[in-house]
Amino acid sequence: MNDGGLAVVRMKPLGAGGGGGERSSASGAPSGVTFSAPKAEVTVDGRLFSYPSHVIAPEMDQQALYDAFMPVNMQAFVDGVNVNVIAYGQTGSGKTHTVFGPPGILARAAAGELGDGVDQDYGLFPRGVLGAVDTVGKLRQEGIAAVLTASAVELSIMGNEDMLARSETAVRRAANDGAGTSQWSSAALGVALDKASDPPRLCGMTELPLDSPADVRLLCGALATRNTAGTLMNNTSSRSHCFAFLTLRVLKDEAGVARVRTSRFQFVDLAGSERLKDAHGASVSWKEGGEALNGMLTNYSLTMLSACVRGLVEAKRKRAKFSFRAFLSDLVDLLQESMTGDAATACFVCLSQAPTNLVHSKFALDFGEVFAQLSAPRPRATKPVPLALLAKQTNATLGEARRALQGSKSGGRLGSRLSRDGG
Ligand SMILES: Nc1ncnc2c1ncn2[C@@H]1O[C@H](COP(=O)(O)OP(=O)(O)OP(=O)(O)O)[C@@H](O)[C@H]1O
Repeated sequence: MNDGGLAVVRMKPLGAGGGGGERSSASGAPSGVTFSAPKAEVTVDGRLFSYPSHVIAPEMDQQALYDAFMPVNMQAFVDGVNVNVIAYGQTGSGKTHTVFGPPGILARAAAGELGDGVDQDYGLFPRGVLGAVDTVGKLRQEGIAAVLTASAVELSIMGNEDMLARSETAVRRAANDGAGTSQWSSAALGVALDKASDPPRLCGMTELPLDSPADVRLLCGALATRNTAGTLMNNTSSRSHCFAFLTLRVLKDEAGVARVRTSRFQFVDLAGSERLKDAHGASVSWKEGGEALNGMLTNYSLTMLSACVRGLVEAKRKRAKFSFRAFLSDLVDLLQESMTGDAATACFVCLSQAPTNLVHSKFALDFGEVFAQLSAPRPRATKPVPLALLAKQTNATLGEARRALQGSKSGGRLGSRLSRDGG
C-alpha cells in the first residue's frame, strides 16, 4: 500500500444493518452487485468498474483497514504534509462506520466505557487520534516541541457548526451552571470559511489540545453530538458533512531561526447522497419536510463537488484553465488540495450490495471513477513560519477576539481546556 488509497471501494457486508435497502440483501435476494477484491473490480447491474486501486471485501475489519491505508498517511501528516481522508457514498453505505465507527461508539468512548486504548470497532478517526497522540508523545521525548490539537465542524444548511463549542455548551447546560441555557444558533457557534488563505480554511472554530485520554474523551463527546436522523434508508443517517481535524504544530530550528511547521489532517465523513423519494418516501409530510430539505441541500453540495471534480479533470484533459472560484460551496474549498494533488488523499467509496440500491451504487462508483482521474498526489510539506511572526499574528487575533468579547453577556467564558482558533 503506497498510494495512500486514492480510489478505494469498501463493500458493506450484506445485511450489516442500518435499515432501509439492506433488508432485502439480508433476506438473500440476488443483489446485482458482484466484486473481486484480488482483481479490484466491481460490477453493478452488469456494468464493470475496474478503476479502483483496491476493493475492500466486507469481511475486512476496522483494524485491517487502518493498517492497510493509514500508516502512510499518518507518517505524511507527521512529516508536515496536509492529508484528507474522505468517505463518499450513498446513505447507509458505511461512511460513518468507516470514519468513526458504528452508531453510538463515540458516545460510549466519551463516557469512558471503552477504555483509553483502541477499541476493535473504532473507525479511522479515533484510531488516527490515538496514533497521533502517541507519536507526539514520542517527539516530545526526543526533545522536539510539538502540539497536537483537534477540531470538529459540521457543514449543514444552518451554517457550519463548531461541534466542540456546541458540546461544551451542552456540558454546561447539563451541569446547570446557568451559563449555557440558550439554544444553538449559527450566529453564536458558526465557523466561517477564510477564502483568502491558501488553501481556504475554516476559521473561528475551537481547537482542543490533545494531551491526555480525558481530552480524547472530550473530543469523542463532541463528535457524538453529530446531527443524525432516521430515514427510510438508514436508521441513524448523518444529515451533514462532518469534518474532524487534527492539527500538528512542530517547532524547528532552521539556521538559527525558530520556525513552526503546521500540518492538518482532515477526516471527512460526507453526508449520504440520496434520492429524496428513497430516503423520505413519495409524499413528504410537513414533519419530515425539514429533513427532506436538508437532504436536498446536502445533495446540492455533493453535486457541486462532483461537478468541480469533473470540470477539473476535463480542463486538465484539454489543457484549459480552471478556477475553483465558481463553485460556491465550502465543501469544494475544503477539499481543494485533494483535487490539485497538494494533499495526501485517501478516498473511500462505500458501497451497499442491496438490490434496491443499485442506482445509488452506480452514482457513487461514477464519482469515484472521476475522482481517481485527478492529479496523482504530489504532496509537499507545508512551509514553516517563523515563530515570531506566528506569535505576532496570534496576539493580533487574540486582541481582536478580546475586543469583540468585551461587553458580551457571557464574557466569552470557555472551559479551561478549550481555546479559540485564530485561523
Ligand atoms: N463495513 C461494515 N461492517 C459492519 N457494519 C457496517 C459496515 N458498514 C456499515 N455498517 C453498518 O451499517 C449501518 C449504516 O452505516 P453508516 O451509518 O456508517 O452509513 P452512512 O454511509 O454513514 O450513512 P448516512 O450517509 O445515512 O449517514 C450502521 O449500522 C453501520 O454500523
